[in-house]
Amino acid sequence: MVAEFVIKKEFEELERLARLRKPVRTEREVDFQEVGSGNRNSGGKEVISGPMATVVASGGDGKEQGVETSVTYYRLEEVAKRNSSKDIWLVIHGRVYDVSRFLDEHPGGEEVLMEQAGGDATESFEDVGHSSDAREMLKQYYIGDVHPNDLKPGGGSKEPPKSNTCKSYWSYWIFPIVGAILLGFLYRYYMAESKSS
Ligand code: HEM
Repeated sequence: MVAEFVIKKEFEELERLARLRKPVRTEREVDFQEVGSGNRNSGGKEVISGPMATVVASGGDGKEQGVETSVTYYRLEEVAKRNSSKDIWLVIHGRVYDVSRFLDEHPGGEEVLMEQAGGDATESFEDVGHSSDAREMLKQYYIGDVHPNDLKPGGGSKEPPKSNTCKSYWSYWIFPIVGAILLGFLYRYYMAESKSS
């Protein structure tokens, strides 16, 4: 009788636990669900054509962050048309900038911008050696990217060139050091010679 009661109680307890038990999801599963929902373009790949196209791209670094970035692509022919004093677009490092409202504010003057209107101003922009503040300002005028088909092979880098500070640092020090060592040897040789004679 007692045993029957104990077994019944145990069954009841097991049933209660089973009802309480929720499916356990790992963090990875949760992430996957959130990323997978909605109309996400998971591969970040899309066929783009025409003078202007907008695609939804993923982070692209393999780590799904659930962040969608919409990029508008412009053909160079479209950019080239924007070269009037009211409507000026420039390409810098494969990105398209609408600098129409920046003309009057540009510290380097509006003429230099007008000269580059509708074209690739990367070289001129870099030649001037614009400050990091100026590079930050670019974001305000960014409107999209150059269409991948129009990017020059190897020339579509969207980042400013990295300075070769490390290389120049070494060449700056190595010559004086080698020179000093040579001078030391010459001095010792000269002293040894003068002592022996
Ligand atoms: C959206 C694009 C551009 C932005 C946001 C921009 C911004 C600036 C800023 C903030 C300065 C002040 C100095 C500095 O902070 O570096 C400057 C100076 C200057 N910029 Fe630009 N600039 C742009 C495009 C260009 C282009 C395409 C040229 C072409 C040659 C140019 C030529 C100059 C010159 C000559 C100066 C004067 C440099 C000096 O006086 O030392 N800029 N620009």
